Amino acid sequence: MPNPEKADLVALSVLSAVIAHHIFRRHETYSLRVHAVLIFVPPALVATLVASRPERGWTYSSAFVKSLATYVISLLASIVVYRLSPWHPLARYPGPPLRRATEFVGAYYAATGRKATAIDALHKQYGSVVRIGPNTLSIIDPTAMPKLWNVSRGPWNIGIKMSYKNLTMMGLRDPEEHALRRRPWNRGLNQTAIKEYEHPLTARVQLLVRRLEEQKGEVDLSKWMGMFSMDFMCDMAFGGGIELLRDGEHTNPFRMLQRGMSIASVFTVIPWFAVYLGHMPGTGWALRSLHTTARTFAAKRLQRGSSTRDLFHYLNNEDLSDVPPPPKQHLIGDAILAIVAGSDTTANALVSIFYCILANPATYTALQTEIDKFYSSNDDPCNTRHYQDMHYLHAVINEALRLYNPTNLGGQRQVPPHGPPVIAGSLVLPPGTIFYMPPFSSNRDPHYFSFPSAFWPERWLIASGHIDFDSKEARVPGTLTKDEFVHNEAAFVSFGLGPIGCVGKALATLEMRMVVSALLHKFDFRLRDGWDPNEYNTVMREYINLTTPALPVVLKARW
Ligand code: HEM
Repeated sequence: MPNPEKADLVALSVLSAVIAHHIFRRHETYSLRVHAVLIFVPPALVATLVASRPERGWTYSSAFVKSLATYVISLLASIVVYRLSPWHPLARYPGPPLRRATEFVGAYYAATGRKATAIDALHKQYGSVVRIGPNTLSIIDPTAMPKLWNVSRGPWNIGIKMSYKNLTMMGLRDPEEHALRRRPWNRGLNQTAIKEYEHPLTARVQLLVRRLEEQKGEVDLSKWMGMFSMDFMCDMAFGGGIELLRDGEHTNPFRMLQRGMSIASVFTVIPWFAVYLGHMPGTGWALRSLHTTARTFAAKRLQRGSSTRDLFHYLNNEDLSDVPPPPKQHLIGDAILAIVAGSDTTANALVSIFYCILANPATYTALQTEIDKFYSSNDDPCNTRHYQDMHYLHAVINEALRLYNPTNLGGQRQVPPHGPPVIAGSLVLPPGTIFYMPPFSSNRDPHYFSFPSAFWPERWLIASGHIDFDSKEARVPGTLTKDEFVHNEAAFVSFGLGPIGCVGKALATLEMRMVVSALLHKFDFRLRDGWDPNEYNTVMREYINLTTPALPVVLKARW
């Protein structure tokens, strides 16, 4: 026989949990106050109601505890049942039940640094659209991608920032607000501005060459690329301020960035959890330290001004006499963004390019031949005049980015929760849908690239008509025939696309071309004897960006 006193309390708690779930679903928010109200007020009301009838024998506190426990369990059950039900807006998209029920599966793979690999396995099982979380899809359909890249960003950056306030430009979800903040970035990274950065870039590349020349025995290229790209990013963004190539990695004030990557990667999947943690004292130390360092960099740069046109020259509107400077908070956010978006990505790309070249001797020889054709021993390979004509170099860079894109999941997007659905080809994405278009999967899909796992730079030259499929230089792998050759560049989106795609693409391309040309011009490289190249793939981790492992090489100056 059910106990009628208890039945009242349980029924009221369950009912209020179901109602609260549906209110929360419609008005999703990261506000802790609203969460607290939704969690504690209904059980408090139920407890008040049942405790007001003394004949029922409840004290207020025992009724509250009982109601809260019933309420929370019912709330969780309501959420899970709804997510697995055919009424969920994403019910038509396939995906494993556990992923559909909870974000914590995605968070687990993020913590282990295997989230892109895990999503890739799901694409192989379920096809080009997979439900990888309760409200999240992964899409690798190149016919839909151009439109989908234009959708606003998702809550990813809220997780990284552990707050939904004062986000950097990359976190802004309102397209108009984002476009406004992006204007100075566009001025600071257009072709004219980049021409000005060639000088500090050349100086840094030449320093890298000198420092490598001084090294004896084995060097870890991964470490040197990291130091080079951080030094240059600070030159470019703030007119200087860091000397890692000179003073060593241990002097890097941004080194907490790498350490915080694995945790931040988890937070991108469960941003609400990061916001909770952000309110607790003692948490988010890496973030706070990054913030303090960025603030110091921004303040120093503003105080000393700049004799050259660095990125801050544009971000601070110093190039526009009639426009006032932006709020300081924006500049600090921009300083963080330049470091986070510009240094690690390029360093990772460079390490992967060198790994691919050194693990593929035929590519190495062909690239060396091209570099030597354009730059004799007396020429300066940092002089950019031939880069446009170095098609093999460009193909090698593309092919390395295809296999090892530094931002393995690309960007995150969300259909605005209170707008119409987004329709792209045969896909209908309901309001609120979060989605990724991971280059890791689209770039390795055999529907879009023949022999997708092979490092085969020549594919780009065949596709662009620079070499003939049947020629010897094409080095066609296996028994592939011309008719079977697939090369769908619409699936290759390394830098994102559209108005919120990577603003630093042209600069990153220049950096990669210059570093590869200069190092291969000066040195003969080989991988350290006994090092297994497969280690590169097994030790690599996928956090916010790829985290490349050590790349042990031995080098010898050619002249
Ligand atoms: C190989 C190197 C690089 C790769 C692969 C890369 C890739 C990306 C990707 C995939 C995005 C996200 C796009 C999206 O959400 O649609 C992005 C955004 C961004 N990148 Fe890069 N990036 C690289 C280098 C750089 C460099 C050198 C800078 C210079 C500072 C830079 C600055 C930015 C900024 C500021 C954003 C945010 C753009 C916005 O919100 O409008 N990136 N990048």
